[in-house]
Amino acid sequence: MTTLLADDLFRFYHVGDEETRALRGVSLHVQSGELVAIMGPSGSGKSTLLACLAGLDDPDGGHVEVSGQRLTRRPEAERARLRGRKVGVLLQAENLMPHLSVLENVLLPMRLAGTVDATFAQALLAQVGLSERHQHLPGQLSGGELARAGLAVALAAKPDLLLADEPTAEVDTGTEARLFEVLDAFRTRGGAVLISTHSPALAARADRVLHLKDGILNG
Ligand SMILES: Nc1ncnc2c1ncn2[C@@H]1O[C@H](COP(=O)(O)OP(=O)(O)OP(=O)(O)O)[C@@H](O)[C@H]1O
Repeated sequence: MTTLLADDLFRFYHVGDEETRALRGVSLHVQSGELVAIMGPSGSGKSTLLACLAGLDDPDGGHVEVSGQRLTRRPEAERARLRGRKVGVLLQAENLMPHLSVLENVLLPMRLAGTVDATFAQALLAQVGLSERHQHLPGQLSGGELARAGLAVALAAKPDLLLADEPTAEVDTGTEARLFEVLDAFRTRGGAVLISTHSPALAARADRVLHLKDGILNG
Protein backbone atom coordinates (compact mmCIF):
# COMPACT_ATOMS: atom_id res chain seq x y z
CA MET A 1 0.00 0.00 0.00
CA THR A 2 1.28 3.45 -0.90
CA THR A 3 1.32 5.58 2.26
CA LEU A 4 3.04 8.68 0.87
CA LEU A 5 2.67 9.94 -2.67
CA ALA A 6 4.20 13.18 -3.91
CA ASP A 7 3.65 14.25 -7.49
CA ASP A 8 5.64 16.94 -9.31
CA LEU A 9 6.32 19.24 -6.36
CA PHE A 10 7.61 22.74 -6.99
CA ARG A 11 8.56 25.28 -4.32
CA PHE A 12 10.10 28.66 -5.08
CA TYR A 13 11.28 31.20 -2.50
CA HIS A 14 11.52 34.89 -3.24
CA VAL A 15 13.76 37.20 -1.28
CA GLY A 16 13.93 40.67 -2.85
CA ASP A 17 14.59 40.15 -6.57
CA GLU A 18 16.18 36.77 -5.97
CA GLU A 19 14.32 33.54 -6.69
CA THR A 20 15.47 30.20 -5.24
CA ARG A 21 14.00 27.15 -6.94
CA ALA A 22 14.15 24.86 -3.90
CA LEU A 23 12.05 22.03 -5.43
CA ARG A 24 11.81 21.50 -9.18
CA GLY A 25 9.35 18.73 -10.00
CA VAL A 26 9.94 16.23 -7.20
CA SER A 27 7.90 13.01 -7.31
CA LEU A 28 8.26 10.12 -4.89
CA HIS A 29 6.35 7.40 -3.07
CA VAL A 30 6.86 5.46 0.15
CA GLN A 31 5.06 2.18 0.73
CA SER A 32 3.75 0.88 4.02
CA GLY A 33 6.62 -1.00 5.76
CA GLU A 34 9.29 0.84 3.77
CA LEU A 35 12.11 3.11 4.97
CA VAL A 36 13.38 5.57 2.37
CA ALA A 37 16.35 7.88 2.92
CA ILE A 38 16.95 11.16 1.10
CA MET A 39 20.51 12.35 0.82
CA GLY A 40 21.77 15.57 -0.68
CA PRO A 41 24.16 18.42 -0.06
CA SER A 42 23.30 21.35 2.18
CA GLY A 43 20.80 23.62 0.42
CA SER A 44 19.60 20.91 -1.99
CA GLY A 45 16.02 21.25 -0.72
CA LYS A 46 15.65 18.40 1.80
CA SER A 47 14.03 20.45 4.58
CA THR A 48 11.76 22.21 2.09
CA LEU A 49 10.65 18.85 0.72
CA LEU A 50 9.91 17.38 4.15
CA ALA A 51 7.95 20.50 5.16
CA CYS A 52 5.81 20.17 1.99
CA LEU A 53 5.30 16.43 2.57
CA ALA A 54 4.23 17.11 6.16
CA GLY A 55 1.75 19.76 5.05
CA LEU A 56 3.61 22.35 7.10
CA ASP A 57 4.27 24.23 3.87
CA ASP A 58 2.10 24.26 0.73
CA PRO A 59 4.12 23.72 -2.47
CA ASP A 60 3.70 26.14 -5.38
CA GLY A 61 2.91 23.20 -7.66
CA GLY A 62 2.16 19.50 -7.43
CA HIS A 63 0.34 17.53 -4.80
CA VAL A 64 0.89 15.27 -1.78
CA GLU A 65 -1.29 12.39 -0.59
CA VAL A 66 -0.97 10.54 2.72
CA SER A 67 -2.84 7.25 3.09
CA GLY A 68 -4.98 8.19 0.10
CA GLN A 69 -5.93 11.62 1.43
CA ARG A 70 -4.81 14.81 -0.28
CA LEU A 71 -2.78 17.10 1.97
CA THR A 72 -2.02 19.93 -0.46
CA ARG A 73 -4.36 22.85 -1.34
CA ARG A 74 -6.36 22.54 1.84
CA PRO A 75 -6.89 25.05 4.62
CA GLU A 76 -4.19 24.87 7.30
CA ALA A 77 -6.68 23.59 9.91
CA GLU A 78 -7.55 20.60 7.71
CA ARG A 79 -3.89 19.88 6.99
CA ALA A 80 -3.16 20.02 10.72
CA ARG A 81 -5.98 17.60 11.49
CA LEU A 82 -4.80 15.13 8.85
CA ARG A 83 -1.19 15.50 10.00
CA GLY A 84 -2.20 14.91 13.63
CA ARG A 85 -3.84 11.60 12.74
CA LYS A 86 -1.59 10.26 9.98
CA VAL A 87 1.87 11.82 10.11
CA GLY A 88 4.59 11.84 12.76
CA VAL A 89 6.94 14.75 12.15
CA LEU A 90 10.46 15.21 13.44
CA LEU A 91 12.02 18.29 11.92
CA GLN A 92 15.30 19.97 12.76
CA ALA A 93 13.65 22.33 15.22
CA GLU A 94 12.76 20.36 18.34
CA ASN A 95 9.22 19.07 18.66
CA LEU A 96 9.22 19.19 22.48
CA MET A 97 7.31 21.65 24.68
CA PRO A 98 9.86 23.05 27.15
CA HIS A 99 7.47 23.33 30.11
CA LEU A 100 6.16 19.75 29.83
CA SER A 101 7.93 16.63 31.12
CA VAL A 102 9.17 14.05 28.62
CA LEU A 103 6.16 11.82 29.39
CA GLU A 104 3.70 14.72 29.03
CA ASN A 105 5.34 15.59 25.71
CA VAL A 106 4.70 12.05 24.45
CA LEU A 107 1.11 12.14 25.72
CA LEU A 108 0.38 15.49 24.03
CA PRO A 109 0.01 14.23 20.41
CA MET A 110 -2.21 11.45 21.75
CA ARG A 111 -4.42 13.99 23.53
CA LEU A 112 -4.65 16.05 20.31
CA ALA A 113 -5.58 12.91 18.34
CA GLY A 114 -8.10 11.94 21.05
CA THR A 115 -6.49 8.58 21.84
CA VAL A 116 -4.50 8.72 25.09
CA ASP A 117 -2.68 5.45 25.76
CA ALA A 118 -0.37 5.81 28.79
CA THR A 119 0.87 2.22 28.43
CA PHE A 120 1.94 2.86 24.82
CA ALA A 121 3.61 6.13 25.90
CA GLN A 122 5.68 4.26 28.50
CA ALA A 123 6.49 1.54 25.94
CA LEU A 124 7.74 4.19 23.49
CA LEU A 125 9.92 5.76 26.18
CA ALA A 126 11.34 2.33 26.99
CA GLN A 127 12.05 1.77 23.26
CA VAL A 128 14.05 4.99 23.04
CA GLY A 129 15.75 4.26 26.38
CA LEU A 130 14.22 7.14 28.33
CA SER A 131 12.05 5.37 30.92
CA GLU A 132 14.19 6.77 33.72
CA ARG A 133 13.95 10.28 32.30
CA HIS A 134 10.18 10.49 31.87
CA GLN A 135 9.75 13.16 34.52
CA HIS A 136 12.56 15.36 33.21
CA LEU A 137 11.93 18.60 31.34
CA PRO A 138 13.51 18.86 27.85
CA GLY A 139 16.01 21.41 29.20
CA GLN A 140 17.33 18.73 31.54
CA LEU A 141 18.19 16.28 28.73
CA SER A 142 21.38 15.81 26.70
CA GLY A 143 21.37 16.29 22.91
CA GLY A 144 21.11 12.55 22.24
CA GLU A 145 18.30 12.18 24.79
CA LEU A 146 16.45 15.09 23.16
CA ALA A 147 16.70 13.35 19.78
CA ARG A 148 15.31 10.14 21.28
CA ALA A 149 12.49 11.99 23.08
CA GLY A 150 11.64 13.81 19.84
CA LEU A 151 11.30 10.49 18.03
CA ALA A 152 9.01 9.12 20.76
CA VAL A 153 6.81 12.23 20.39
CA ALA A 154 6.70 11.83 16.59
CA LEU A 155 5.52 8.22 16.95
CA ALA A 156 3.09 8.81 19.82
CA ALA A 157 -0.13 9.16 17.83
CA LYS A 158 0.58 5.91 15.93
CA PRO A 159 0.96 7.64 12.56
CA ASP A 160 0.94 5.83 9.19
CA LEU A 161 3.95 7.89 8.08
CA LEU A 162 7.02 9.20 9.88
CA LEU A 163 8.87 12.13 8.31
CA ALA A 164 12.19 12.90 9.97
CA ASP A 165 14.70 15.57 8.97
CA GLU A 166 18.16 14.33 9.94
CA PRO A 167 16.93 12.32 12.95
CA THR A 168 20.48 11.37 13.93
CA ALA A 169 22.20 14.73 13.42
CA GLU A 170 24.59 15.47 16.27
CA VAL A 171 24.18 12.14 18.06
CA ASP A 172 26.88 9.55 18.79
CA THR A 173 26.95 6.25 16.90
CA GLY A 174 25.40 4.36 19.85
CA THR A 175 22.41 6.73 19.88
CA GLU A 176 22.16 6.54 16.09
CA ALA A 177 21.95 2.74 16.29
CA ARG A 178 19.27 2.99 18.96
CA LEU A 179 17.24 5.50 16.93
CA PHE A 180 17.50 3.23 13.90
CA GLU A 181 16.12 0.32 15.93
CA VAL A 182 13.06 2.42 16.77
CA LEU A 183 12.58 3.37 13.10
CA ASP A 184 13.03 -0.27 12.14
CA ALA A 185 10.41 -1.43 14.68
CA PHE A 186 7.97 1.17 13.32
CA ARG A 187 8.66 -0.03 9.75
CA THR A 188 8.16 -3.66 10.78
CA ARG A 189 4.74 -2.75 12.21
CA GLY A 190 3.81 -1.44 8.75
CA GLY A 191 4.77 2.21 9.17
CA ALA A 192 6.21 4.17 6.24
CA VAL A 193 9.36 6.18 6.97
CA LEU A 194 11.02 8.97 5.01
CA ILE A 195 14.16 10.50 6.48
CA SER A 196 16.71 12.97 5.26
CA THR A 197 20.20 12.13 6.39
CA HIS A 198 23.87 12.91 5.89
CA SER A 199 24.75 9.62 7.60
CA PRO A 200 26.01 6.92 5.18
CA ALA A 201 25.53 4.32 7.97
CA LEU A 202 21.86 5.20 8.35
CA ALA A 203 21.28 5.42 4.57
CA ALA A 204 22.87 1.98 4.16
CA ARG A 205 20.09 0.50 6.28
CA ALA A 206 17.26 2.12 4.29
CA ASP A 207 15.25 0.13 1.74
CA ARG A 208 15.93 2.82 -0.87
CA VAL A 209 18.09 5.92 -1.06
CA LEU A 210 17.02 8.94 -3.13
CA HIS A 211 19.44 11.73 -4.01
CA LEU A 212 18.32 15.35 -4.08
CA LYS A 213 20.41 17.94 -5.86
CA ASP A 214 19.38 21.50 -6.67
CA GLY A 215 15.74 20.62 -6.05
CA ILE A 216 15.71 17.62 -8.39
CA LEU A 217 15.42 14.04 -7.15
CA ASN A 218 17.29 11.08 -8.61
CA GLY A 219 16.48 7.52 -7.52
N1 LIG B 1 12.28 30.55 3.93
C1 LIG B 1 13.17 30.63 2.93
N2 LIG B 1 13.29 31.75 2.20
C2 LIG B 1 14.15 31.83 1.17
N3 LIG B 1 14.97 30.82 0.79
C3 LIG B 1 14.90 29.68 1.49
C4 LIG B 1 14.02 29.52 2.60
N4 LIG B 1 14.17 28.28 3.10
C5 LIG B 1 15.11 27.68 2.35
N5 LIG B 1 15.56 28.51 1.38
C6 LIG B 1 16.55 28.20 0.34
O1 LIG B 1 16.07 27.07 -0.40
C7 LIG B 1 17.13 26.15 -0.67
C8 LIG B 1 16.82 24.80 -0.07
O2 LIG B 1 16.87 24.91 1.36
P1 LIG B 1 16.61 23.68 2.34
O3 LIG B 1 16.65 24.19 3.74
O4 LIG B 1 15.38 22.99 1.90
O5 LIG B 1 17.89 22.76 2.03
P2 LIG B 1 18.46 21.48 2.82
O6 LIG B 1 18.82 20.49 1.77
O7 LIG B 1 17.49 21.05 3.87
O8 LIG B 1 19.77 22.05 3.52
P3 LIG B 1 20.53 21.57 4.88
O9 LIG B 1 21.09 20.19 4.60
O10 LIG B 1 21.60 22.61 5.02
O11 LIG B 1 19.53 21.61 6.00
C9 LIG B 1 18.40 26.79 -0.12
O12 LIG B 1 19.03 27.47 -1.20
C10 LIG B 1 17.90 27.78 0.92
O13 LIG B 1 18.79 28.87 1.04
